[in-house]
Amino acid sequence: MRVLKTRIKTRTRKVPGSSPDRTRKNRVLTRVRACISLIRSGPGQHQNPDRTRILPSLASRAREQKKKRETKMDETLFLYGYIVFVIGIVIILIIMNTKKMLRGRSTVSIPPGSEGLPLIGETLQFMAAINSSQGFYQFIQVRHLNTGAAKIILNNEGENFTKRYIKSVGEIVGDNSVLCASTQRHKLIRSRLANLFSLSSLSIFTKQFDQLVLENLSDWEHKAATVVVLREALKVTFKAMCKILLSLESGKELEMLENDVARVYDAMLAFPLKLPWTKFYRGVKARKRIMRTLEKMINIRRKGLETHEDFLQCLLAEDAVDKDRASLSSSSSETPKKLTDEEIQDNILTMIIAGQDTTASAITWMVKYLSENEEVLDKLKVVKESLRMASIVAWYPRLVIHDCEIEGYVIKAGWSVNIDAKSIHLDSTVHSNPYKFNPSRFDGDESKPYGSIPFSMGGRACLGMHMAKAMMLVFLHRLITTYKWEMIDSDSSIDKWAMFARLKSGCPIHVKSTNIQDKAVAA
Ligand code: HEM
Repeated sequence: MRVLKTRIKTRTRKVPGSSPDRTRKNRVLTRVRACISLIRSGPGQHQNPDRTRILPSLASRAREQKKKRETKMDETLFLYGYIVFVIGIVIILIIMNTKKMLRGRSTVSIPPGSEGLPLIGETLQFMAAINSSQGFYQFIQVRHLNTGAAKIILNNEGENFTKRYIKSVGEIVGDNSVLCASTQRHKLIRSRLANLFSLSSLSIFTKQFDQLVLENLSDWEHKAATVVVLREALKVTFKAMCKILLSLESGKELEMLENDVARVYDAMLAFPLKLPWTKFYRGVKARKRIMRTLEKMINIRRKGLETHEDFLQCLLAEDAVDKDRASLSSSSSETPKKLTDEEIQDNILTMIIAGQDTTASAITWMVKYLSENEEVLDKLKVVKESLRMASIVAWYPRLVIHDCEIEGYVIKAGWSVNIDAKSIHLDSTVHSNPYKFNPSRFDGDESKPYGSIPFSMGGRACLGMHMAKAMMLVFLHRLITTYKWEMIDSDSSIDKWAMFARLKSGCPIHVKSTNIQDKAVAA
């Protein structure tokens, strides 16, 4: 309307021979009004002859004006759009800049390294490392943070971090295993299992283990020329685990279990392909057979047909206590926090695997280090030093639950982080001369907190730590007091497909009876 009014004034001034007389002005105004009404009511609706005369010129002018108005509107819209776009860009730039500035100020950045290719990440590099002479450790060695980060992560279970194994491990040990259960369920399972490792059960176990070692060592001298320590240690630790967990001491069931556990162990690092000829498939089948055997045992004990003094009985007894508690407090809507049969089964298998292979590997390394360092034979600290140098469990995998910041680096939710225990154990800033087997390093103040973490720390630390140390010491004691030995293959290569750091050679030795042996056997 403002545009039209301006035009009215202009036109009034331009009428030829006009005087500023009111009548003429009124006439012009009338025409213009007519024009406005014409525009409003649309063409061809007005019959007034006076109007008809002026219509063509006014109508075209109105069209022109409409066009101009529309163009103007288009221009305005475009201008507004442009302004909004520019403001948007400016806001994004400001946000990005602020983030950079904040990052710059707190010196927080993503840890160096690469996320690898989409979907497969760095799997190819990992496989290449496994096939190299140094094993998968070569892969992690270049991707580790320092000891400070390890301390923070290990003490943060369930908050920013939780444990996570690769899928194949989960499928083999079972979703209900203490290694793979959800953070919430892990707490309950861990507390139930921890009850089994009391001092009294440890002392019973140590006696049982001692007897098994004596029996095993007694025929070493009559064996073929060499004794492969790893092979023998695996036999003893397996028997020890089956006895303390299930009271299984001999027979076909024990033999079958031994073969199946070996298959399960082999499948843990295998490619998760379920085809009849693959290691993984054989492992899955073996796991099923083990589960069936355990289920049968549980049923027999639940029916009261058998009772034993072992870990399985303790787990079932706790279960019964929970049922009683639940029936006493009938008002409570809380469901009894007992372990399900599946949880008991998965965790019995987990403890056999966690206890047998790790300890047998540790014993083997200990014998090797001692063979190479005879001067330290009398030191009991050899256990700690062997564990530091061997790093049986080389890395501890964790899943990041929430974004957090560690040592100036941003750690994003969903990432996998690994505590690289082996790097910490062999870090020259933590241990002087780290590749030297020196049990005396733990004598004085040299040891730094979190410098030696062979059993991990925090909410996921090894439950069988004392049991493992006891087994290593008993084995060492009996070996030293029974035989003199000589190592016949000093190769330190690691079995690349083993879940835990195993000596590839198995540490073959020649043994010779000492006089002390006779006293020991007589005792
Ligand atoms: C020398 C022998 C052993 C070594 C070096 C060892 C080492 C470890 C380490 C490092 C962890 C924790 C890994 C992590 O933080 O991600 C662990 C967990 C565990 N270990 Fe051992 N272990 C040994 C023997 C045993 C024995 C004898 C048992 C019991 C039968 C056992 C049972 C367990 C269990 C149940 C867990 C899981 C704890 C959890 O996730 O809450 N370990 N072990």
